[in-house]
Amino acid sequence: MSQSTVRDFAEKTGVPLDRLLMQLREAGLSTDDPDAEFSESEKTTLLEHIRQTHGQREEGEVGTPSQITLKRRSHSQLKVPAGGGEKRAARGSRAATGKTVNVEVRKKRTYVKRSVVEAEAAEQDAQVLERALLADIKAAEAARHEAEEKARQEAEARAAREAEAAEASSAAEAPAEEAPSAESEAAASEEATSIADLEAEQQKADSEAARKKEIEDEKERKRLEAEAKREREAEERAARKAARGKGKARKKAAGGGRRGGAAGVASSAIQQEFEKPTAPVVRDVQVPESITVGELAQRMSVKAADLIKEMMKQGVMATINQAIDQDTAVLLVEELGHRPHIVREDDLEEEVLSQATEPTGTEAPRPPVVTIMGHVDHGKTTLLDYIRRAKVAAGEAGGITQHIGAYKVPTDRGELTFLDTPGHEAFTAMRARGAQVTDVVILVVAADDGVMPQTEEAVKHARAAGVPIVVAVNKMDREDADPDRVKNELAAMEVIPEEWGGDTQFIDCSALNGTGVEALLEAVALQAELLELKAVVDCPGAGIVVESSLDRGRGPVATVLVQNGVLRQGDTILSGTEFGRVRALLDERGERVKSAGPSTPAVVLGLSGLPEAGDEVLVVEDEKKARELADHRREKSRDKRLQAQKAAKMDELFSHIQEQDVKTVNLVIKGDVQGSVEALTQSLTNLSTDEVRITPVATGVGAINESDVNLAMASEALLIGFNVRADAKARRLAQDNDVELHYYSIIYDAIDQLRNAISGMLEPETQEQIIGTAEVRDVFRSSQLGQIAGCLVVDGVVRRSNPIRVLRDNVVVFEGELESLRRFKDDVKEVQSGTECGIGVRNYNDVRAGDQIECYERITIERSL
Ligand SMILES: Nc1nc2c(ncn2[C@@H]2O[C@H](COP(=O)(O)OP(=O)(O)OP(=O)(O)O)[C@@H](O)[C@H]2O)c(=O)[nH]1
Repeated sequence: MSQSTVRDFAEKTGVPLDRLLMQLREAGLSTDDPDAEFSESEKTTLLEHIRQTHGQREEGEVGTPSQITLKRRSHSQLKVPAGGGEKRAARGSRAATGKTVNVEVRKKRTYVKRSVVEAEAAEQDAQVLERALLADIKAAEAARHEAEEKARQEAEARAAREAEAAEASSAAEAPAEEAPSAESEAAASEEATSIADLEAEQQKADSEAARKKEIEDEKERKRLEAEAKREREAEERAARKAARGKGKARKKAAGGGRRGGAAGVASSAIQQEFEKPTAPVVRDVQVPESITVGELAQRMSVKAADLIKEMMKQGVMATINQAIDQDTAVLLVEELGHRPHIVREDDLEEEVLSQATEPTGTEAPRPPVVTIMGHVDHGKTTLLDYIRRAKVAAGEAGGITQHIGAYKVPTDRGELTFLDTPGHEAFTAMRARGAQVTDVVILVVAADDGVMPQTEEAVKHARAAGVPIVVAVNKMDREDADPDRVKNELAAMEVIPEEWGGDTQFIDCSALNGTGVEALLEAVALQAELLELKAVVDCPGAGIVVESSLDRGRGPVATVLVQNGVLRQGDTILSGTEFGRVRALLDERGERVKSAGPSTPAVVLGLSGLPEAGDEVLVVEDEKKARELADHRREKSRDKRLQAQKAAKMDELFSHIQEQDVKTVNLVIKGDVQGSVEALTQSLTNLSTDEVRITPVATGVGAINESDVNLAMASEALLIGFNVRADAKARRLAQDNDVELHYYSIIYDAIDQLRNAISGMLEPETQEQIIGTAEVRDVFRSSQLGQIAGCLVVDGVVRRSNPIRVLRDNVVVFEGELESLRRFKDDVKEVQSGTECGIGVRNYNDVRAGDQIECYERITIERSL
């Protein structure tokens, strides 16, 4: 614009006046006065200059870095705990150190050149100027163009006026028309100015926004940096704290501290602690009759290992799968602070047995059951045989009776039932099973032998069972029979004869020829009368198994002594672990009978297996119940057997530890009937001593078979057959393997022989025996023999070959042997009592007068039981 000055232009565009002046100077327009007119041509020159310089600078700037960016990396290591909690701290140093984290910090700084900044500002200003100048120039051009157009139009109009030679009136219009043109020019100029102003304002706003944005960016960068720094510091603090915590944790772990000191974020986040209950948990524990250690531990919610430890404390060694009995289990449950509840598995048993334990109904007198006892060879078997022969088998074809373990004998005073197993072994074996069947004991004492050890034992057993005794003074036919001696000796044991004011009947008899046997039976019957024995007759039959055996043709056969009620053919019976329907009932003559009442022995056919002597026999209502109960009992007995076996093994273990050289004799015992097998087993087991243990590894009824021989070989057992023999195969096997077969038909033979065998196993004893003593009278020295003691043998004999001891005031001062033994000048082998001699003691030169020299010998004595 022609009228505008440099200052005006600077103000309009917002470019600093200095910069505008400098630009003008650079463009070669030496204008120092800002108020001078800023002409159109000057604007064009300046625009061209700006355009030129702008392009030049861009080209010149290539390759020259306008800014420098610096990147810095720093590495450091940060130690953090692997995780919180005492466990880790306590686990050891490795776990307690946690892990090391490598930290890389990256810093990036960008530095911009000051000249560049200034150049940028100039550039911006130049751009602003460029745009403003362009606008100005354009506006000026437009105005000029318009003015030229108007001038041309005026000239045309003037020429037309002149040409038409019209009146001067039209000439007056020309200045009127000039005014509007001048006005429009001014308007156009004004319009151009406003656009440039707007553009300049826009530029200004843009640069302002850019600057603001820069400031904002800077602020943001600083904020981020500050934040990063804060984080870094926090991490470092945490690491330092963790390091301190670890130290503490280590200390605590070493001192049994409960909590680890692993502090920090991780630790606090993963703190899962078991909270110890404030009061112990008391559990109700169901304890069945047999339970394994593992199962019991589970029921108490304790570790099996802890329970086993507790058991060891109580002195019980057990494995996790071992079954323990109810009492032990209850004890352990209580010991561990819980409440045991005994589980009764015998409800069925009780239900079925209640009628047997307390039979109710009409009572009737019953015959007594008699057992014959006495010392070995005093005539028990002979007496039983005689009675059976005379009383039972008399009149039978061939006089043969069946051996069924018991028989009934008629007397003038009523019937007597004899148990056909002599000796107190069977009696006690039965009693051990809780079966008290005997009402009267006949104690057989040989008149020529008197009271013997087993006579005494029999008295004790009878007393313990509360059973009255009738004494049979046997072998009265013998010349040396001395019944008074028997009376005396028994009286000493408080078995007082009636004639001496006591209550025991003594009957003199001879089992061999039968003298007095009738009187004996009478006496027994009388004794029984006093007992007023009664039995319930109208209840289900119940009794006791006297013996059992397996019959090839008939299967399991059991002799049952009925105690209450009546046992009938067709009854369903339960006996121990066996059950069955009574297929047939036989009496002692082998004859079939329909029923058997109280105190009557009967052979029962039809049982599922072999019951044991002493087992109860019970008639039950239905077979299903019988089978159920039998199964249940079988299971229980197996459990108990397992327990017993394991206990035995444990015992062995302990005894081996305690007494290294304990010897064990294993036995395999087979017998004809259950009663004798039991009696023999018990008698032989009783021979066990502290040094020798006798263990029956297997017992059974029937012939010795191959498996018995194999078992005997495997367990290095003695194979014993009582009234049975080995079958052909077993014999061959035994022969091939050099297995000895021991057959017996008399229990006491077996006992004696085993006792002798055991005696052979005992270590022989060494004893010392003093054979002579010499008194030292004087001591002198010989150049050849050294010190010689002049002695007098005061007792026994002194032998040169025997060891000696030197005693001073009855105290042994030396133990050794003789160097020399002399009488006068001669060497002798021995010197008898009352003789003087010279004794040289080997390796001892301090024998003094008054000492005693004792000569002794060592003897080995075989031991016996
Ligand atoms: N003289 C005579 N001998 C008898 C009498 N009773 C038994 N004996 C004999 O004594 C021996 C032993 O008789 P047993 O009946 O076997 O004696 P035990 O008491 O049964 O013997 P164990 O069965 O070994 O317990 C036999 O030789 C019998 O013959 C008797 O009254 N008089």
